[in-house]
Amino acid sequence: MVLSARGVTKTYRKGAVAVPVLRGADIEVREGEMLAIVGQSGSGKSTLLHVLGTLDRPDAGEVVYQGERIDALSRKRRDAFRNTELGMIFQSYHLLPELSALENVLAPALIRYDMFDYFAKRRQLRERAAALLERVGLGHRLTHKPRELSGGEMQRTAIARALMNEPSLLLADEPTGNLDPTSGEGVLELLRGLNQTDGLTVVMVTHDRSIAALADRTVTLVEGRVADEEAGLRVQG
Ligand SMILES: Nc1ncnc2c1ncn2[C@@H]1O[C@H](COP(=O)(O)OP(=O)(O)OP(=O)(O)O)[C@@H](O)[C@H]1O
Repeated sequence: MVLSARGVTKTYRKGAVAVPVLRGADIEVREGEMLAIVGQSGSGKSTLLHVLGTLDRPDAGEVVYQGERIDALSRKRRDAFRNTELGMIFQSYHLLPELSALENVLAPALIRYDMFDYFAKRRQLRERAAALLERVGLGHRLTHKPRELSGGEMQRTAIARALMNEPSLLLADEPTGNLDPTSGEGVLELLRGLNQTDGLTVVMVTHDRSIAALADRTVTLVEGRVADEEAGLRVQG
């Protein structure tokens, strides 16, 4: 087990109104698997993913990554954890609009290294970023800005960026939510390939059960709790 959450609760407050979103969610992520989190709109999928990725703090419960509690880390340690262990991709890509695809992919390295280290390694890092873009099928789009890319190409760029610092875990929030079926399939195949070929652990939130069926395992959230668990339809081996 690489990552787990136990008894996680989270309530958002809007003025006087409290909205309980997670109500004691338990989840275990196994090393090397592709896990899908499904559930109806509002069931707390994104919130759980954010808690797993330390983007959000639970009110109660614990989140453990490789034996270490990560739910109450200082901001600095949380940032370092996200920068080095974790890749994240989102439905709306979150690319920096003024940067080229190559510069977007390089961004996590700029955060990881101090200026001198980055400068010393810049050639290697640029080569790595270009190789990652090549890997996701965008070797011919290095200098394009996000607005010059299709949705599928933007998500592929975001995936390359997520891989820049060699994470062991990739969290994906509705990664195909804004894509047409063909581009969506391409992105899912890419994620599947990274999982199967590179052994990357992938946790993917989706409301679409046919997408979840591509995963090894599915957990269903119902009103902020994990309801059941099913093996995916994929034939093992
Ligand atoms: N930052 C926030 N402040 C207040 N309420 C929030 C916040 N984030 C989420 N919520 C509320 O929490 C509930 C669960 O949201 P969440 O995004 O986790 O659900 P979801 O299952 O991912 O839904 P969807 O499939 O529609 O994205 C929603 O009712 C949402 O309005």
